Amino acid sequence: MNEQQRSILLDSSSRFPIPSGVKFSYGTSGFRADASLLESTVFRVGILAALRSIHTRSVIGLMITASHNEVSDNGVKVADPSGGMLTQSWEPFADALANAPDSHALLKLLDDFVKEENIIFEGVPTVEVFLGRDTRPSGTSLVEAAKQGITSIMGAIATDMGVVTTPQLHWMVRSKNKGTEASEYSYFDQLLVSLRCLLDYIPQGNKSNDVSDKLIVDGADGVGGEKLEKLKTRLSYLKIDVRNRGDGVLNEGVGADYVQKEKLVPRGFGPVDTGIRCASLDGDADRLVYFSVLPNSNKIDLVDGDKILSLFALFLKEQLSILSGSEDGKANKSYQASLGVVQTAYANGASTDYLKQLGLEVVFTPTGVKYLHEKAAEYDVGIYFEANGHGTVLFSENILSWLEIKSNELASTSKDSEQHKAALRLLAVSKLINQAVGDALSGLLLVEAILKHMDWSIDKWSELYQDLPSRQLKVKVVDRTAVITANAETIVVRPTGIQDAIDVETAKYPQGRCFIRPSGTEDVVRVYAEASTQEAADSLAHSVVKLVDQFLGFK
Ligand SMILES: CC(=O)N[C@H]1[C@@H](OP(=O)(O)O)O[C@H](CO)[C@@H](O)[C@@H]1O
Ligand SMILES: [Mg+2]
Repeated sequence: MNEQQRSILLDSSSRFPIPSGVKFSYGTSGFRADASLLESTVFRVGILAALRSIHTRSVIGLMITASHNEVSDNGVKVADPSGGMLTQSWEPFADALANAPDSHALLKLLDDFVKEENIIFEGVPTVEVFLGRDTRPSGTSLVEAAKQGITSIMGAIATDMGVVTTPQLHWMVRSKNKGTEASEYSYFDQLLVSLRCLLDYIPQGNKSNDVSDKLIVDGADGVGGEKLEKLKTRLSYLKIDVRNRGDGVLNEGVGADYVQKEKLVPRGFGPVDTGIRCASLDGDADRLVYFSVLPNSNKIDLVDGDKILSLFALFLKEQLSILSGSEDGKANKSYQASLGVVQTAYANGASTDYLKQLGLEVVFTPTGVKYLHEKAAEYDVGIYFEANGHGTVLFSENILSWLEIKSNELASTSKDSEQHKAALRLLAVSKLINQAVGDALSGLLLVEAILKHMDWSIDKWSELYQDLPSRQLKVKVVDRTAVITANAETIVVRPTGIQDAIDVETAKYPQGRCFIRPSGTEDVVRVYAEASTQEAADSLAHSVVKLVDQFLGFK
């Protein structure tokens, strides 16, 4: 960085002093905190995003959202050139940057990092960062802070995409870097064209099926409802009733996180909705769960991320096996695609058993899609989902080019054969599902297409397997960073002794399973318990909360 560059940075950063007494950490999904504390962090992430754009010679994304958190919180995260999460190797730099005490310390950090990473400023064609935000009121001023951070790197352009869902922004970054159009219209276009293709190839016998075309969606009073309303106007086959579109308080008694964790009907839903297929999005529309309202109650039958994963896995496995069998029934040896499934410790034990029974390879990572996504990318077709409904399907470049060749070949040799249709369906799924990041809107359309293809009602889908009863609780403790875990977060290694105590409790319950971990998005320790009955799962969770108090102290 030259002198002029340094003086611009010193000048602009002095306008964004860091709040005292706060330690920022780039957690499960970027920085999150009470919005009033975040201006300096967002400004600094703007600088980081511009540097990342210089280093990768690509467009980078910066999203302002706190997803499922309460409306007074906000957050910021970075999307890499592929549309995926910021590379984990830059996270320590993000932490250091956010916590640098003053402008001079900030500049020193930047100088050191530029050298260490060998970031070359000369000869960069364009430095550009796409900005997006969710509907939180604090988003407007935070976007301004981000713009100032970005443009304090000489020549960097901040392109404001306005209010978008998190996955839309990630998709736009990916598209732009692939040289294709990166607008909301083209995003909707891609979803609608690929959905149409899947619907066109629905088996003949299922075309006049009983699967209702009625769907009610809870928009969490966030950005997702608003976008679905727009998408809906171009969608002829489904009748979607979008509720909680932004007139109530974001995430308060609504949204995928509430529905999945509390297993209760969201605000705006009630007994009249019994029997209708319902879905819920989270605050930034990267999570999706389905549910149906149980008769005469405020309880629901939850169809969570694990079941969405199972539905996708069943469908994709079926299409791959149709394609790998030749017309005479012998296996086609031309390509053996690897299919893998990625879950976290929060996956219901019954789902893992079910997936393994299907003969699928199931692997586990710590919580946070940055880990799941990385693992899923190791397969030709990698499906990952968190139980809370955040996930997607990744297709390798190899399988995509093989599918293109195969479908062209089949179009000339056996057009409209089952194999040809399977190849076209797989290609359509690869375009419908957001390959950048989990996306509630694209996930919803894929669920709808597969249900129609299978001729399944939500009940039939829900009956794939029976969830083991579970309970999730959160506990505010003095210092959640004192909890250190291992083995994909299934074991606590610090504080010493707590894991043994958890094991003793868990052993008291048939089919008991329990773990704790510090949240990366909220100032809490999370407790998860599973057992053969709801009472047992509740009781196990509550006794482990007491252990958390003993070892860590409630705040
Ligand atoms: C139990 C749970 O749902 N945890 C969520 C939550 O992270 P925590 O680190 O648990 O706060 O938010 C993350 C971002 O949305 C999501 O990836 C993750 O699965
Ligand atoms: Mg979210």
